[in-house]
Amino acid sequence: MTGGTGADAASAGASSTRPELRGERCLPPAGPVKVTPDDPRYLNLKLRGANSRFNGEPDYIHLVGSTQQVADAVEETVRTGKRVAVRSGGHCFEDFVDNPDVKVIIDMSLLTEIAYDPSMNAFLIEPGNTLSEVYEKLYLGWNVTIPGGVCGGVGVGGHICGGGYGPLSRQFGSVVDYLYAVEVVVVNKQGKARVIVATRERDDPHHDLWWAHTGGGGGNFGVVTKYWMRVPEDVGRNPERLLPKPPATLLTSTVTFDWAGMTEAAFSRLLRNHGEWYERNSGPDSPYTGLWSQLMIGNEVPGMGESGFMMPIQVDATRPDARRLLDAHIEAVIDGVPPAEVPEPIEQRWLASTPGRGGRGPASKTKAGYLRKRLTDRQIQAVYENMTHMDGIDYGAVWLIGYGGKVNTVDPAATALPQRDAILKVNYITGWANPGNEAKHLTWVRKLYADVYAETGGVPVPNDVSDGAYINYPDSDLADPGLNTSGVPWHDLYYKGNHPRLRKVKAAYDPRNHFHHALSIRP
Ligand SMILES: Cc1cc2nc3c(=O)[nH]c(=O)nc-3n(C[C@H](O)[C@H](O)[C@H](O)COP(=O)(O)OP(=O)(O)OC[C@H]3O[C@@H](n4cnc5c(N)ncnc54)[C@H](O)[C@@H]3O)c2cc1C
Repeated sequence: MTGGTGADAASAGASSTRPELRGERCLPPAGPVKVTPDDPRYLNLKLRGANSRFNGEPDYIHLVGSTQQVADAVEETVRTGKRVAVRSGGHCFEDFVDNPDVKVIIDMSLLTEIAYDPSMNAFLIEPGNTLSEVYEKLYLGWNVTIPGGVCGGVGVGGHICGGGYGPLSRQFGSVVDYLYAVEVVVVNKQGKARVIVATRERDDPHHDLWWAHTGGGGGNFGVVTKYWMRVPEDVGRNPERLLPKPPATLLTSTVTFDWAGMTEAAFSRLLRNHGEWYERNSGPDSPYTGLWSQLMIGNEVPGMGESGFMMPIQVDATRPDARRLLDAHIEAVIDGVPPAEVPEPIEQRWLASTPGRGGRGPASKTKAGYLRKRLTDRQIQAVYENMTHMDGIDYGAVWLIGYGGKVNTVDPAATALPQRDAILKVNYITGWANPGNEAKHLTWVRKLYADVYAETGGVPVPNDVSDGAYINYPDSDLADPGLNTSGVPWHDLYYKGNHPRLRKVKAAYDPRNHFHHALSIRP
């Protein structure tokens, strides 16, 4: 293990931490396994992408079990000139991996170590883990967690380097606020694979490569083979203090709404109530940072997974005032808007709040934006108009997702994730069962988005209300001049003032642009 800071190993073999870390016999890692179309595992691996809208036909899928194997696999693609993409959890919203032009997928499923690494005084998390695996191991092993996403099947590989947030982010911040170091296989100008360990330490020669992985997004600079996580402050060497402690239990409830009685006036009131509550209660010192809710405005479609018009809520149940906070939140949101049902809250184990491994879902398209304030009255009207004109749409929804709190205590340039005063994220979603209906669904969700952002060229240009978009919710439409008429390029919507620095990192560490996709940073 190269250890320390700024390590740059010419040979990837130098960097395996497994045996020393765990004090065990040195057993060889799994892999490499090259899975070609005649292998019975090919289809299983090819179909790992969660969005069945996209299909690739790679020549082979390379399962890798160590950093050295990743370096070899990458170098092979340089030699053969085949376009490569990396897959960890398969939850990409776009075709960055499942794309007919991608000829080789490097699949990280075998890289699943999670351990306290004394040499880094941080938690080592390999990219093949899903969020539920990370939550379970960190919690049971050390009573700590990372404030990551709500869907347990999301992979760590793409999630962390794209920012990462979830129900605990209002209390603990963004996942990248805990990124201490990253190990990346990059390709130099000569086409040689190099293994670099880049850390948060200011004097690390590879500090900028670490920084680029605090929100720059996957598929940009190289292949991440290891993440190390710990709090930014110096808290000593006790692993149980190196990451936040999740609440042992949560008080949860799901309020449902009924479209039948939902007049436009009632709908507007609901969205105003909800948005204004977040405006009032999203400061880092708010008693409500331990409360998170998601207003999901969807049509009812049996058999289409998450659908319907509802608001799941969770609050840290270890707070003595948990019930009061939950009730007050619900009361404020439903004020003047009769809900269909407000069930009695239930207390449940924190670990049970994250659904398990995700499989392949229906075809879908998601568009997104950040909100600094609630949607304006005109935007709410646009949401209502489109949500009540859904003829032939299987599933359509607008999700308003709680954000803010501790996330907003970090300087916009300190990490690559620049949105640091938003209070909500918005997703605009459609899903369909029959592939022949794709065009109709794309038209519907694009019109919804264009109408909401009609005053800013059809996209969430940073202003008083909006603050661009999140690269972990990539939307290639933002790079389409027909759909983004704002004059603000896609990369400024995602990265704002951090884009020039990301380009410098790209030029330094991936000068051949070996890793690229529709929204990758250009060298
Ligand atoms: C159902 C669902 C729920 C979600 N919920 C949340 C949420 O609550 N919070 C949130 O923040 N986000 C959420 N997301 C978004 C999620 O964080 C991103 O889609 C993330 O990039 C997925 O990572 P992955 O490894 O699963 O995906 P993949 O499809 O494997 O990868 C995504 C991108 O990262 C690249 N990549 C993957 N692994 C590596 C690696 N090791 N090195 C370099 N590049 C790599 C890929 O090439 C691709 O470009 C959700 C997505 C879905 C589909």
